[in-house]
Amino acid sequence: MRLDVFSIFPEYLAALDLSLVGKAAKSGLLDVRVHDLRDWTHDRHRTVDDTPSGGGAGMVMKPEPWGEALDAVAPVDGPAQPRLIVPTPAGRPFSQELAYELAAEPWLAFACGRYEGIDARVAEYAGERMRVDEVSIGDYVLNGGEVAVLVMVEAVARLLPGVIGNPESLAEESHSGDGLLEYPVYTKPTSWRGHDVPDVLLSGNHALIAQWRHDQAVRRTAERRPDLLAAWGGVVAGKDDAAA
Ligand SMILES: N#Cc1c(-c2ccc3ccn(Cc4ccc(CN5CCCCC5)cc4)c3c2)n[nH]c1N
Repeated sequence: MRLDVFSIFPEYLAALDLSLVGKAAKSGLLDVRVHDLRDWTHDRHRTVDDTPSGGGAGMVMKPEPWGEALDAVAPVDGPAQPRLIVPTPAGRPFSQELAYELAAEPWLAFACGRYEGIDARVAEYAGERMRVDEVSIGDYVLNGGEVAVLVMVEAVARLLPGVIGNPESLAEESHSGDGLLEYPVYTKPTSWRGHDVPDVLLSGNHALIAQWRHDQAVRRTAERRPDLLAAWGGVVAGKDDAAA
């Protein structure tokens, strides 16, 4: 998979050189290219913003640098086009489902906006030749798209074959397995500062352990994400299970 990221703070994306995504890039599973949007400006101040049409607070990102950047990296007459992801508070919610969808794409491009956003014509222009998704990572306001891109790239990259060591763990995760939140995890020592690993996990009884983990997942989901529990629609063994 090829990933292109456009930003006026390319150093913000240095985190993509680290850990799981960094290893995937070094192993050739990912081809990560970060671009400084200001490379497509032509004035002395390398201007990327201007006042909002119609008035209002703040500044808006000018369309010209974006158009030139997209044309340079994904030429109109090129053999292929990326799927363009534009983080924005007004976007469709990013989800594990969308992460799986994006993980199947051969080429993704991410447009990191700043200020009050990117001139809307950029998405319109790009949409003439590539799929464009305006996506939000949550109902809170950030100062720009870079953090959102780091979140989405990590969520997508870890789904690529060969990227994480234990693909079996993907099946057990929240939001991608049975629709429940994960159960609590423990490791050694079995007793730590007066807190013990639950006995069932030391029993060696795999059926009991599986049941306990399921019950814990249901309890947690009921407590923290009742919306997921409703969607899960599973049969909660006993009326007290969810609250136990
Ligand atoms: N993904 C994601 C995000 C973002 C995100 C993503 C990308 C950019 C680019 C710039 N900003 C800052 C910003 C701040 C406020 C507003 C709202 N204004 C209302 C009045 C009219 C103008 C727009 C828009 C843009 C961004 C924020 N925030 N939260 C998420 N989950």
